[in-house]
Amino acid sequence: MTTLLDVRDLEVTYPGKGVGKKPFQALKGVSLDIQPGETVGLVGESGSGKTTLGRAILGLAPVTGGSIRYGDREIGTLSRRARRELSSEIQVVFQDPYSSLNPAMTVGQILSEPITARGVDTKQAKSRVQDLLDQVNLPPDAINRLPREFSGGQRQRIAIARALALEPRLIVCDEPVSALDLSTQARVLDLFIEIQERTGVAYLFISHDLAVVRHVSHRVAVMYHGEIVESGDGDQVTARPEHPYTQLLFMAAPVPDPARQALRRVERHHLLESAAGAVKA
Ligand SMILES: Nc1ncnc2c1ncn2[C@@H]1O[C@H](COP(=O)(O)OP(=O)(O)OP(=O)(O)O)[C@@H](O)[C@H]1O
Repeated sequence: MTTLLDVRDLEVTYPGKGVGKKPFQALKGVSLDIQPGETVGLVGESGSGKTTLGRAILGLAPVTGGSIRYGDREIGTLSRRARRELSSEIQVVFQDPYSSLNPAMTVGQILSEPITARGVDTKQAKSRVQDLLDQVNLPPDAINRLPREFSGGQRQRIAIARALALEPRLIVCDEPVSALDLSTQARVLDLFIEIQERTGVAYLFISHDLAVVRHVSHRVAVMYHGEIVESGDGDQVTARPEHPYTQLLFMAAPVPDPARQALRRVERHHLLESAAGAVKA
């Protein structure tokens, strides 16, 4: 099988803003691959660089070293125009279903825009939009309604439908269920899985929530301070994490029993010290 996406030794450095501000290296030699039809979960605490990696793959972050190969093409440093052409291959679903959809456009307009922009005629585009709504379990009459008429979970379904409009091979999902309540999260996660089984799309699934990542991912990579500190089979990384930082992340996940939670706090303290040592080493 040909690797779909191959990120090697990737570095991203944000320019410093304002007088005397130093540039900030957010990714320090990140390597990760994604195979066709696969979900790679990316976990790590806030600020570890997860979104930056997703944005670099989408051409939205300043790549300062290393490479991003999509199939046999280097895409880390493409021109804007070449990037636009790639938008039928790589898509994105963002965290916030409230701000990611244009409030002035109907769902039909939102979904048909990328399709007609590719030269497809209006009639065909309309039938494709109906098919997309069906794929994400929204009713056909959604086509004439505005995003504000839908719940958060339904809006995220609209955002997923928009990402699917051009039949991409990879979708970067950046915290796509974090803004939703728990039962809605579960239904949207199952939708991601169903879509993958049907279309063979691959996901880079970014989340700070280990339970979410465990549910959807074939493989999991753990980020810490701009580096991937552990990666492997989803069950292995989540059930038997090897790196102290990964163990720490798992301990940070809340457990229902207060006594166990207290014990975890003590263990966390010890792990925190050894994780800092391991990353420096
Ligand atoms: N445009 C930018 N300019 C400068 N620094 C940035 C920029 N975007 C992100 N950073 C910094 O890069 C680091 C990584 O941020 P990033 O958003 O990738 O982390 P994250 O793991 O996705 O965190 P979160 O879960 O909070 O979104 C952070 O220290 C952040 O402050």
